[in-house]
Amino acid sequence: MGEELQRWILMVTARAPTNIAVIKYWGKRDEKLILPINDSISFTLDPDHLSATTTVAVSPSFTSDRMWLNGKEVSLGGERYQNCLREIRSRGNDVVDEKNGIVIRKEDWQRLHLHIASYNNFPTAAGLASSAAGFACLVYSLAKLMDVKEKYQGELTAIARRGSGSACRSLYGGVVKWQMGKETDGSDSIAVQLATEKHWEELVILVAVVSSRQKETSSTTGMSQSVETSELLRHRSQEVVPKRVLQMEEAIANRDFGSFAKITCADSNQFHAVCLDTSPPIFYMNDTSHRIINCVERWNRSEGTPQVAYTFDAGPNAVMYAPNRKVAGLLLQRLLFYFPPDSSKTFSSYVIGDTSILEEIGVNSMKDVESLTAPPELKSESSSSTFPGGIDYFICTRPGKGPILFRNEDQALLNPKTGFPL
Ligand SMILES: Nc1ncnc2c1ncn2[C@@H]1O[C@H](COP(=O)(O)OP(=O)(O)OP(=O)(O)O)[C@@H](O)[C@H]1O
Ligand SMILES: C[C@@](O)(CCOP(=O)(O)OP(=O)(O)O)CC(=O)O
Repeated sequence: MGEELQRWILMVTARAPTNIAVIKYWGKRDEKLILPINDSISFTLDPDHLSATTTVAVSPSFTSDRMWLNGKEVSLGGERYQNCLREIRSRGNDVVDEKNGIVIRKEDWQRLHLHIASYNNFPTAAGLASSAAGFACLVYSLAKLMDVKEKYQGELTAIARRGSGSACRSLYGGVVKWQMGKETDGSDSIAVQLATEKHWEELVILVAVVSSRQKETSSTTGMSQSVETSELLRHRSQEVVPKRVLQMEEAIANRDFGSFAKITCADSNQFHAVCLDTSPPIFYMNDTSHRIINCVERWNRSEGTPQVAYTFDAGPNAVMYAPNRKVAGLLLQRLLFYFPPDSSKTFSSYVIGDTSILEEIGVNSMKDVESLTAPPELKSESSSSTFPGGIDYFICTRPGKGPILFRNEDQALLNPKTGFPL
């Protein structure tokens, strides 16, 4: 049968999580290959709460590569998409689906076109690492479609890295390290899993999505300016991070929350100090971010040991780690006291994700939020101001697993008959 008559469509759907670094990646030694100037370590977040789902389809009837993100067509012309597509295509293998009469030879991947549809179950480009989940999911689903077999462990992470550096860490669950590597071709700049999501499963991760209308400097631009101008970044990458990575690995291996919290907060604060040390300075955190830091620091100090850790990426949102549900409840009580929802919000949209912690602390309605009292560490202070509306909403989550393939076509974002978005 001539190929022009063939109308088969082969497709695959996968889901990949986002991740939040506790030792930050900030600065590239090679911008084209996306090679970092230091190692970084992250926790993968539960994909039920923060993930990308992507369907990739191939058919001889497709006339060009096309992509739809959250229902809108987007261009695949950018260098980062092109690099990922090229690297994956060149590793494609023979794929035969006898039942449906589909035979794809490895060399066919170069000329067959793709349709890609992706959906994020959380806001895109809101500083919640959608690019990490998105590129990890793209590379993972394409690798499944084309039956790519890794020649070395982490080869796929090196391809996801070409989409967005932090994306390489989203190909595994639990705790992940991105090793900066030494090779000039980037082949050893890969992610490795340090521990699975089961290793420290009592951890609770609370994301505070901070209201912000300001347009921030993108991570890519910001880190490039920091590499060019910040002395502190040179010191950080050469002297501070190598030691910190070892300490962090040890803290995580021993589930030593005290050390983990100290290093996590210190690393976030140094990253933001580097941003201030950049010329012109970059401000990612806002007043609300600073208030969250104050709230946690004051509480930690009053208890004498760290109760909670905080970390901030290239934006004002806070990600907080609590050692267990009990402490997470105490944290939520404090944050809801300081940052009650403004009148436009409903209670059920203010805390999302795993909301069972709210039940445990007996906060089930706006009325319960209103009756929260100032935490004990504030009692001695004359003012205990609250800041209604400072936080948009909270996501309550936990360490999560890596990408998964959906066997069931129900999850597909493309119509299996037409190859276009449903
Ligand atoms: N599901 C997805 N599939 C493919 N690409 C995606 C997906 N989601 C986001 N992206 C890509 O990532 C870009 C957004 O990245 P950007 O770095 O601006 O935001 P972010 O990752 O949400 O925030 P940050 O990097 O500050 O944490 C989108 O414009 C798109 O190119
Ligand atoms: C502050 C960070 O979130 C920076 C993430 O930077 P990106 O991975 O978004 O940057 P590019 O490689 O240029 O795409 C810290 C981190 O995730 O380690």
